[in-house]
Amino acid sequence: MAPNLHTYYKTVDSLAEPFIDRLRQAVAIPSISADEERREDVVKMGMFLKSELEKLGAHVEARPLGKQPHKEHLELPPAIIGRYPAKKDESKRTILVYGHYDVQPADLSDGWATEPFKLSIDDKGRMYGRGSTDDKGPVLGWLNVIQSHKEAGIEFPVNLLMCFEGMEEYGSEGLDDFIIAECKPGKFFEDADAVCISDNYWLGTEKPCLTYGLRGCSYYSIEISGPGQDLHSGVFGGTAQEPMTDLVRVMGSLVDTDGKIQIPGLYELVAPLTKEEQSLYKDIAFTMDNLYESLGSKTGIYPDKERTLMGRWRYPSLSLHGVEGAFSQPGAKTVIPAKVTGKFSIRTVPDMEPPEVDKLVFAHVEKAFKSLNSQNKMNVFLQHAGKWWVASPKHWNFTAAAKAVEDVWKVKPDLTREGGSIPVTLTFEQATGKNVLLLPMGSSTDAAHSINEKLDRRNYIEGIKLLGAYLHYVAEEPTK
Ligand SMILES: C[C@H](N)C(=O)N[C@@H](Cc1c[nH]cn1)C(=O)O
Ligand SMILES: [Zn+2]
Ligand SMILES: [Zn+2]
Repeated sequence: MAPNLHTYYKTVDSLAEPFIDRLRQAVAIPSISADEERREDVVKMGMFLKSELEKLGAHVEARPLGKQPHKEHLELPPAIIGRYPAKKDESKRTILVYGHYDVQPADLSDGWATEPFKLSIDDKGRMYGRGSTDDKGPVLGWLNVIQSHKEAGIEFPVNLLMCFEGMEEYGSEGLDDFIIAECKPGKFFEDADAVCISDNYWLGTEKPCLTYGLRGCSYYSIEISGPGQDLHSGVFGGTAQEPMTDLVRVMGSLVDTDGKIQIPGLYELVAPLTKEEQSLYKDIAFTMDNLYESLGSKTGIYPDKERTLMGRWRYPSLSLHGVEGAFSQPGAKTVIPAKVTGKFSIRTVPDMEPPEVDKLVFAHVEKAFKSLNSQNKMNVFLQHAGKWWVASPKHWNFTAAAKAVEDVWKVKPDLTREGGSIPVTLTFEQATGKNVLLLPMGSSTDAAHSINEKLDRRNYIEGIKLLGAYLHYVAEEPTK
């Protein structure tokens, strides 16, 4: 064990209640980046982080990122960047950590069992609340690592650079250019020796993992309009062409029940499966029961774990998310919506280039709409795109994290890829030229983006130990 870690772990345990209280305060701020009405709360959450970090003695700045593209009336929430200790120690490694302080939308009426913006802890230590696992718990994890070192009187093992953003759930708008600029000589992130991101999840509930790949995400809208206003279906049904009917048919042409994408040419962009890669899947600690537990049902597409993991990590998927402008309340309103906007996204994988994907998507949607012979108007456009990322886990950054996992969790971690997306991961890798590691805190049953999102108390507290231990092992690792 690295020196001082025993004392560090004991201190984390002794501070568990204040750390949970810090998470309670963070969850209470509804920092929903996709909701214009909540922009002040997103900024409030950024300022909460800034003030907590300042109290811990870090150097912190809230950097403006300008106006939101396509919504120029909105200011983007700031990037909260920090350095701890405030003065750099030239003899130590510098680790850059990233996380996001915005969250997905949530409302009690979506089916939550508890108020989404009030941390509710049950008798099994499950801490429910929007953002608990994605990504407020892990972000606060880094603050808690600093506090535990201070209170234990242990020297901080590295120079820690922090970058926390408030638009990740909306495609990390504005952050790429900022990161690229701040990695240049003389700028804030110039010294980073490696990068660590805690913003994904274990594959199951018992075995931790280190992650070396992510899928990308290209998010699209299809807008269909016709009548000048919403109409009475008794008066106009059978006399007017209906935008919603067209939209449902176009959206229905994108993907089948088994998840097979129907856009011609799309699978041709995907890198072929090699024998070497195929052999990796059987050793991963994942079972179909893990899938069913986190699905909350047995409605998986494949019966076996290998194909299921490939479906999540190395093949693209297309999901239909919703329809803006459509009637969605309980009851039986007999309306014909005048304009509807369908939303869907494609999770992209090596070697899919986003502009090529866009071309195929637009061509397919336009053809599908044309085939309807509708007089309505259709417009398809990309909302945002983030690229996939796959890196090498053969690096001291991963070795240090594996040692920390073994120390804290008494088990060797699995090496995994992730089906979700963290758009700036590739940007960090390219702008710093350094290795990037994903070191998750939460588990497969945390229900990120879903109702009843939670983080287990055990994952939070042991996760704080893990992040701190990782920094200690990073400090000890030889360069090669
Ligand atoms: C994995 C990460 N915690 C996450 O949830 N990422 C989002 C990012 C995203 C992409 N487009 C919009 N948001 C995700 O994978 O959906
Ligand atoms: Zn998320
Ligand atoms: Zn996240």
